[in-house]
Amino acid sequence: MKRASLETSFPRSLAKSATSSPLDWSSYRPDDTAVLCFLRKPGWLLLIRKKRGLGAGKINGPGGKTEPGETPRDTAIRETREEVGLIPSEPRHQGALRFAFADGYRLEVHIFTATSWEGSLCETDEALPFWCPQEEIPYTEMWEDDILWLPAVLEGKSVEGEMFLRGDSLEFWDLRCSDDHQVG
Ligand SMILES: Nc1[nH]c(=O)nc2c1ncn2[C@H]1C[C@H](O)[C@@H](COP(=O)(O)OP(=O)(O)OP(=O)(O)O)O1
Repeated sequence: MKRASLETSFPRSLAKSATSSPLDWSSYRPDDTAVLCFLRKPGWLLLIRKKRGLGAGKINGPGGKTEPGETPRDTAIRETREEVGLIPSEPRHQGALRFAFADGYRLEVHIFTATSWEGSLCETDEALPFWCPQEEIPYTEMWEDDILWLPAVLEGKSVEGEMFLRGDSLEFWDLRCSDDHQVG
């Protein structure tokens, strides 16, 4: 696999936190697998204000946990339809992030983007969707980690990494990215 060096992929300050990791990631096993699916049209990104579940109140992409028998891509399509009424065509996998929370919960999140879809955009019990100019992404209302990796995804890169959160605070991260969409 071709992988761009960290220095060219992420500014050094974003690639890795200064703190040492609070856990041994080699034995990491997620409790749940989830997805995020960012729909894109030129200059715009579909975001949601999440109404319930993990991260309720925050802004994020549509997404949620994988159900038994689903691939992450299946989940991306189902969750996007359930949350905002749009069915992405051929969502593109752009990596996976391994989250560990201080309470012990571990969630692996696969990242997808899509540039075409069917259906009609609608608000649901789970999400209030809105098109956001790509230059005005409201990172201060999102998970703290998003500003580290979402810009690389929007540049078309694939990302992988490990992140430790205490509540809403990101305490440790280690991120890599590549240009060839084969990470994760
Ligand atoms: N640190 C983080 N940064 C981020 O960008 N998204 C995160 C995150 N931690 C969790 N998420 C997102 C990813 C995924 O889409 C979502 C999982 O949330 P949910 O628990 O709401 O899943 P579901 O929609 O399946 O809900 P339930 O049916 O209530 O279990 O949270």
